[in-house]
Amino acid sequence: MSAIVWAWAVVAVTFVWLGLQQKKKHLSLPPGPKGLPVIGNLRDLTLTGLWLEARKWAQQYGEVVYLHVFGQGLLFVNSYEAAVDLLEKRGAIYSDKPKMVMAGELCGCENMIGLTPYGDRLRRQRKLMLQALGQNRVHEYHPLLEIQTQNLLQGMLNSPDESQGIIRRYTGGLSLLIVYGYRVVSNNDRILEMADESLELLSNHIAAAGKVWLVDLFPPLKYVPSWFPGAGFKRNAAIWKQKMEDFVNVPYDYTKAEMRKGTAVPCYVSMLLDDAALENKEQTVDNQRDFDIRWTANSLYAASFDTTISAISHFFLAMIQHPEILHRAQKEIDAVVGNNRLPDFSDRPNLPYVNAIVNEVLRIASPVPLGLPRRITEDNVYKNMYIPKGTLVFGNNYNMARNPAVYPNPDAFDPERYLEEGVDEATMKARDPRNYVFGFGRRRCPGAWMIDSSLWIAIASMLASFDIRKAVDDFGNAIEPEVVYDNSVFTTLKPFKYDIRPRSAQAVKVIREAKGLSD
Ligand code: HEM
Repeated sequence: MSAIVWAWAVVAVTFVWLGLQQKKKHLSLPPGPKGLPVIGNLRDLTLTGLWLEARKWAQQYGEVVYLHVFGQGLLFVNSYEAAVDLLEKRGAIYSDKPKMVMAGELCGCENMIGLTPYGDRLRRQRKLMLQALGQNRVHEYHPLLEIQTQNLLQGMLNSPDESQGIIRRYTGGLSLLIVYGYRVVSNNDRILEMADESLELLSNHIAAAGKVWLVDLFPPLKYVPSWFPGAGFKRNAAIWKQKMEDFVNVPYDYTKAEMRKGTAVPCYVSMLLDDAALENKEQTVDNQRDFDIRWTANSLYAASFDTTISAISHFFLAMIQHPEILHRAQKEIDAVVGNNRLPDFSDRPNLPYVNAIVNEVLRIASPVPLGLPRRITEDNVYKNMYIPKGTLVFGNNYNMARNPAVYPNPDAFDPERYLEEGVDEATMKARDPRNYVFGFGRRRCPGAWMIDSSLWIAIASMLASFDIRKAVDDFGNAIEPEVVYDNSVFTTLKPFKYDIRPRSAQAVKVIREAKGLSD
């Protein structure tokens, strides 16, 4: 290209850039609730159930809503279309993560994938996760998922009153088995308890949505000595950091020790360590690969626990509230699977109503309702609204799941909406909650295929085997479940009572004869 053409190109780009700067000055921020001087919307943020507030703001202000806390902008992206426009199409500037001084630097979580900045390291690590859990690999885990589900059923059969604990053990056990090849065989398993405690700390204290640490707003506060009055956050951070380090290292070191002994169960970690050693002629794993496997493994475990618990507890809630849905699903399973065996993955295409229940569970639960926060790396203009660089961005999938234009009567649990006849193909496609509950673009959930399978087999098997009803009190009155969220990032529910019992003597026989995991 000649020098003149170059010069014209530079002038044109400069003009466009200057025009944009000029335009931005005249544009307003997206609408949102009015804040107070200095603290902004601090008082509008709630520690649990922020998504309920965010839905109200979406109804009042529209598809993008802007708030600020001490000048830190927060953008809620409320419609699917806006999320695709911003989080997917403009992924180059909407995929970064906030630098969280408290969670990252002080509590040692900076290498968790959900907090990893957008760049080469993230791309490398996401590639590893998708290599092991992507759409074309997930069927390899099906036998493991079936066995773990049989275990779940056996636990529920033996101790129906402890089913909530059994579900926690199933969920934690499933992830520990798939990620680390670690078998959980008792409710008070050491690693399971440690992971449980770390996750509670992480999502309700360290990185709670709706909680703003002053040190994140004023990073120099991190230099305040721990003994200084008001520096309790530093004392807590020191204790939490040790717990987080154990959470990352203990299960990983377990798998490596098992591999050295030659007794490791094939799993995410062993598979990737084996691949890495094979690639390297000296049969060792370099530090970078070791680091990547260690941290992706921890992130997979951390991200799968509360999300799965949320989905399963919403399934129970829906079944006790809608016995007619439970019975219709059981009828479908009886007709396709019969009552001499449990459902397996080969039955899935023939169980449309069960599939519709799984869709509706994902939609109603919206397990990560506001996504995980992103950070925009450049000033941006969207539909004539100015979004400043550094704004934290939340994909409000809870609101997308309740869009009345896509889901008539959106608060009702209604699997029928996925089976409705006479609805055009585009509308049916738009109703699939997988379009948004797993997030968007370059940070979309890498566990999406895994959970789709594990949730399906668990729900199909529980429907095939148990009746699930409201519990009754001492006077025989049905106890209405109280829906209370107990977490600030995930829609996990405070435990509620229900009555679960095998459907028949034949169901008991089938569960007892299933393989399960040997203790
Ligand atoms: C129903 C269950 C689940 C839901 C609804 C869900 C949803 C999400 C969402 C919304 C995000 C943020 C995506 C974004 O920023 O756009 C995410 C991230 C993530 N999820 Fe899931 N998830 C689920 C289960 C799982 C499971 C089972 C695993 C692991 C096996 C997993 C691993 C991850 C990881 C590692 C990230 C961080 C990705 C990154 O920052 O690049 N998730 N998930």
